[in-house]
Order: sequence, then structure tokens, then C-alpha cells
Amino acid sequence: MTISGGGDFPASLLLVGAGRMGSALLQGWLKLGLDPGGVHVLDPAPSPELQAFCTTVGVKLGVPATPPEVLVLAIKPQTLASAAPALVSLAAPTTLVISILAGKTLKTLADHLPSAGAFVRAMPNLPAAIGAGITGAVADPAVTPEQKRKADALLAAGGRVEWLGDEDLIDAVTAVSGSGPAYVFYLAECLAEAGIVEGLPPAVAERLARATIEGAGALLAALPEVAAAKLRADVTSPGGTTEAALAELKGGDALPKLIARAVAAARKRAQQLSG
Ligand SMILES: NC(=O)C1=CN([C@@H]2O[C@H](COP(=O)(O)OP(=O)(O)OC[C@H]3O[C@@H](n4cnc5c(N)ncnc54)[C@H](OP(=O)(O)O)[C@@H]3O)[C@@H](O)[C@H]2O)C=CC1
Ligand SMILES: O=C(O)[C@@H]1CCC=N1
Repeated sequence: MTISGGGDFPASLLLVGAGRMGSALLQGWLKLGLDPGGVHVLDPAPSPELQAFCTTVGVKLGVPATPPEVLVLAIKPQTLASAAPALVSLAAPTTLVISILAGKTLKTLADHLPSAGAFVRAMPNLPAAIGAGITGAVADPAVTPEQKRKADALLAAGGRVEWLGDEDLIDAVTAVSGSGPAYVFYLAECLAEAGIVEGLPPAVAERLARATIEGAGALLAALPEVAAAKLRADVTSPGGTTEAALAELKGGDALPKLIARAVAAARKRAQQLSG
């Protein structure tokens, strides 16, 4: 189910972990109208940039005096066990915890934060930093409709939201769209390197590769009803250059198999991080 975002933000929010993803989400929320006066950010060693940002926008660094309506967990999955004891008193039965931790299940989250009333497990991606992300999310049965609306508003600040009925699917979401931007950035790197091998000056090769991925992504975004396969066919002249390149990428199912292996490896890693 997809619910469109609606600015139904919580009155109080604690962000635990303001690294790459936590900061990206925070900026999106504030841009879309989350009241900074109700926001606390907890991070053990806030960078000077984060401190300056919080001061400028009016967000408090540190722990709130009373448990927040929403606690967003954005620390690394590997640090959940060590971080959780200090968080237990910050989560009340009225607190909704939204976790973006790869792999950590709703059950694991509840085991570590038994004081919290309800949990949403979400997997956003880095383009959320510019509102162009996509998030997969699942709510536990204790999440009320009002809490779900608030979770949706927060997650939708980063782009589209796919609510899933089956928690087991979240690790696959992580492997496809959570980690996915890195695959695309790697393609940009590889394309530039190949261009250099073919004689292009490095700076030109990088600009060509980057602009190509930007343009292809923009075309996908501009033509949502057109399948990626159709757009690929539009580039591929019979007997032309693209066909020659695609024969290499597809030869022996090379690229599909490689991508399938990569996504399976990411999903497996998410499962390993679950406990
Ligand atoms: N990066 C991405 O594209 C995506 C990440 N995620 C998930 O988001 C989470 C964060 O990832 P990412 O932002 O990349 O990681 P970062 O390492 O950039 O951010 C984690 C932040 O949490 C801080 N931190 C560590 N311990 C605590 C603590 N006890 N209390 C509060 N803050 C703490 C870290 O501080 P310090 O550095 O000083 O230790 C750091 O600032 C992960 O669980 C990941 O699975 C989900 C989707 C996409
Ligand atoms: O690499 C990771 O584990 C995190 C989760 C998805 C994207 N980054």
C-alpha cells in the first residue's frame, strides 16, 4: 500500500544517530515543516557542522526531558545492543519508534526497547536527502492509525513510501533500494573508467558518465508509465553500437546474474544483521 505524505508531523521527535542517513532525514523533515522546537538529536560526537546546523535551525542536541512522541533510530545496526540501554528511559508506551536499521527485526527492536509502545521498521535510501528517495516500511500491530500517519509523513519527506504487510520483505527492499543507489554510483564510476580506457580525458569521462546517469534517471522519472526495457530499446538501434555493448552485458546472462548475486548478498547480509 502506498500512502501519500501529508505533513502530519509529530509534536516531539528524538533522532538517535545523526550520521549520513539521520541527517538527510532531519533536513527533509525540517524543510517540509517539522517544528524544530520539538526536535532533539542524540549523537555521541556531533560534528561541528551538525552542531552549527542544529543551532541555526533551533534543534536541540541531547536528550529530551520527557519521552518523545516519535523516536527515530538511525544508528548502525551493529551498535543497537550497546546503545539501547541508554534509550530505554527515553521511550514510553506512547512513543512510536521508527527504525531504519538494516536487518534489525521488529522483534529485536522490541527486545532492546521494551519500554516503547509501537514500532515501525523502515528502509529509506540516500536520495531521501533531496526528497527523491523511496522507503519500504512495515508497522507492528500495536501502531495506531494516527501513529502510522505520522510515520508516513516523516518517511514521505524523503520521497515515496511503500508500506508492506510482510516484514520478511524488508531485507529484499534493503538489497534493492536501500543499497541500490551505491550500485548506480558504482556504475557511474565504472563507465567513467571505461571511457578513460577508450581515450577520453578523465574529467570529460567523469562528466559524461555522471550526466548520462543523471539523464537516464531523469527520463525514468519523467516517463513513469514507460517500462525501462522500452527506454532501453529506444536507445538500441538495430545493428548499432548499443546493441554491440548490450551483447557484452547480456552475454551468458552476465549482468543479470551479477546483479542477482549482488542483491542476494545484500539480502543475506541484512539477515545476518538481524539479531
Ligand atoms: N547510508 C545509507 O544510505 C542508509 C543507511 N541506512 C541505515 O541507517 C543507519 C545509519 O547509517 P548511516 O547514516 O549510513 O551511518 P552513520 O555512521 O553515518 O551514522 C550513524 C550515526 O550514529 C551515531 N551514533 C553511534 N552510536 C550512537 C549512540 N549510542 N547514540 C546516538 N548516536 C550514535 C554515529 O556517531 P559516530 O560516527 O560518532 O559513531 C553516527 O553519527 C544504519 O542502521 C543503516 O542501516 C538505511 C538506509 C540507507
Ligand atoms: O550498507 C548498509 O548497510 C546500509 C543499509 C542500506 C544502505 N546502507
